[in-house]
Amino acid sequence: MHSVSISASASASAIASGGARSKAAAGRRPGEIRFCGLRGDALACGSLRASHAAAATRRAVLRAAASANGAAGSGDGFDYDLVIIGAGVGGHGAALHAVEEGLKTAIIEGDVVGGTCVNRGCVPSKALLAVSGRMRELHDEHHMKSLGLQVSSTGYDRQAVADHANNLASKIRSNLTNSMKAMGVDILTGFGKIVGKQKVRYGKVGFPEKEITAKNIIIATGSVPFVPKGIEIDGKTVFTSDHALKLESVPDWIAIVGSGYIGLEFSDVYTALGSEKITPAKDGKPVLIELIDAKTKEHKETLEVDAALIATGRAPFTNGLGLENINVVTQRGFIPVDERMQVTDADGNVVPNLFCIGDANGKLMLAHAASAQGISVVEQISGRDHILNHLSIPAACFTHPEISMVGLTEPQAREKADNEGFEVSVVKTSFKANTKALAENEGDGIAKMIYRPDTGEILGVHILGLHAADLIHEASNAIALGTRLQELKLAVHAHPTLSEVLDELFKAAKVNSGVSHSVNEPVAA
Ligand SMILES: Cc1cc2nc3c(=O)[nH]c(=O)nc-3n(C[C@H](O)[C@H](O)[C@H](O)COP(=O)(O)OP(=O)(O)OC[C@H]3O[C@@H](n4cnc5c(N)ncnc54)[C@H](O)[C@@H]3O)c2cc1C
Ligand SMILES: NC(=O)c1ccc[n+]([C@@H]2O[C@H](COP(=O)([O-])OP(=O)(O)OC[C@H]3O[C@@H](n4cnc5c(N)ncnc54)[C@H](O)[C@@H]3O)[C@@H](O)[C@H]2O)c1
Repeated sequence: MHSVSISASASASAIASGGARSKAAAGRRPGEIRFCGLRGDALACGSLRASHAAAATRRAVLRAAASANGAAGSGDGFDYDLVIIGAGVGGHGAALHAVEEGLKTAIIEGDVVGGTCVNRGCVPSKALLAVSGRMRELHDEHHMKSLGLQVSSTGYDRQAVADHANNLASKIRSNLTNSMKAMGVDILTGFGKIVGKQKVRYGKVGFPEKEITAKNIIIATGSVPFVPKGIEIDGKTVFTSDHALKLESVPDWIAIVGSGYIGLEFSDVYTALGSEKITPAKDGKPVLIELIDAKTKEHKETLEVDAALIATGRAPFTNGLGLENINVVTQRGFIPVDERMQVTDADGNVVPNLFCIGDANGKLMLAHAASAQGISVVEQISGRDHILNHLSIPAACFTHPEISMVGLTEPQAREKADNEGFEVSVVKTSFKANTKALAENEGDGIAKMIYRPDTGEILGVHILGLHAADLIHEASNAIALGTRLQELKLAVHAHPTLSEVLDELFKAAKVNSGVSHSVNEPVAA
């Protein structure tokens, strides 16, 4: 099976048009508190004795109780300490941390809790990729034979695969909702709008709007698919990831326009489920794609396919937020923020008590980045200054094999080194040298680390191979915490594990002798 996606960076732009237009108290001991919280995508529930509860958790429980009793106000004359507009992963992460910090918190959601990631993004796409990974493996006769396995036939039930993705999204959505309810976050329904300083109005169409005041406001309104001009989306033959995740069909011939994260991940899904590599067809396929040179605008080729997935990026969802009421002007729709996620106005000044996190600020359109930015904001409004180091945030593409990265690429590191006057070194290793990968018959993989030999600072790590998305965290945590290679070299990794791929990199690095083992200043963003 093959997959090709069309990329503007490969000097082509595409125009597509569709032809077929188409809590139980039971068993609780006296003084025991039951709690639920979301960590990652999973709802973690447990219990603790009040007398032993950590201070932060105790504050959260008290906040929940106060909220349940209808206690009003933030204590500063505002209705809330914090109001968050948008209950995606960014808003959710901020809300949970805020209640942990004892802040009276409300979250306003205009559609469904969970936003893009849970309902139309990370969660359903990873469910589909879990299926495509298994299909790919079962189809790989050579791989199976080398493990001594025989597979006589494989197949899949499209609707059952689609149900798996949909059911997972529903489950995670209710986990998110329940975790916020359990922690005492007020979930308000309707479209939110800023009507003045520290003032938000929200409501559903056809119902009277309500106005609330908040000491601090976080905008976390996310993004929607970006569709280039000239492309007509019908949701059946020309569609975006919003439609594709429902897996209503698996077209024989599909063109994926855009070879970013979504293009690559959907190539993986579709090819594993039987779609082909696009080639020009002349049998009256319903979708026409014109390949146009991005620079010269010269027409190169026309493709005819059954369907086209438009995966050409995402646009911020910031219309109708009332930003004009507070002198904020968006930049290509993104809300301008400083390094603390504080919104800046048209004159470049910080708007007090107003923050924007996640896809809507465009800094890094990843779920965990949105959540981390939200937590960083809550740290600040709780009185602890905090700047998130975006270079320590890992990213992963969940293809087979996976791709992951953190920090700088080699060209970026070399440019920085030239500007700042330091040396850069690079080490690489192969999964072929890793026992666990070989036991899995998955030796096709590489890892690369870019670092400073003078200080032992990691500048970037890039991994392509089995479980690369999980492996990257040792490097991202080292960057976040400022751990240097001279310390990491001495860390012990269990054998045989894939984590030894990282161990190889750390041990292969040559840090100048004389550099202390205890250098541990955090790396600047
Ligand atoms: C197909 C796909 C796969 C992805 N896979 C991954 C992945 O594997 N890993 C990863 O890290 N990222 C992934 N992403 C990106 C990730 O989904 C986003 O980065 C993340 O959802 C951004 O979170 P957010 O909270 O900023 O916004 P969103 O998740 O978009 O949430 C914003 C919420 O705000 C609500 N809202 C908007 N305006 C208003 C308003 N005025 N009033 C009230 N509510 C409002 C919306 O209804 C929505 O619920 C994927 C994205 C897509 C499309
Ligand atoms: N695993 C993950 O973390 C994951 C998965 C999916 C999405 N996401 C997030 O969602 C966002 C959106 O994903 P995406 O893949 O749509 O965007 P993207 O920005 O990653 O890639 C879009 C690609 O489309 C190309 N393109 C744009 N216009 C084009 C045109 N007219 N013709 C041909 N190519 C064109 C661009 O050059 C680019 O390569 C990403 O920024 C990413 O942060 C993350």
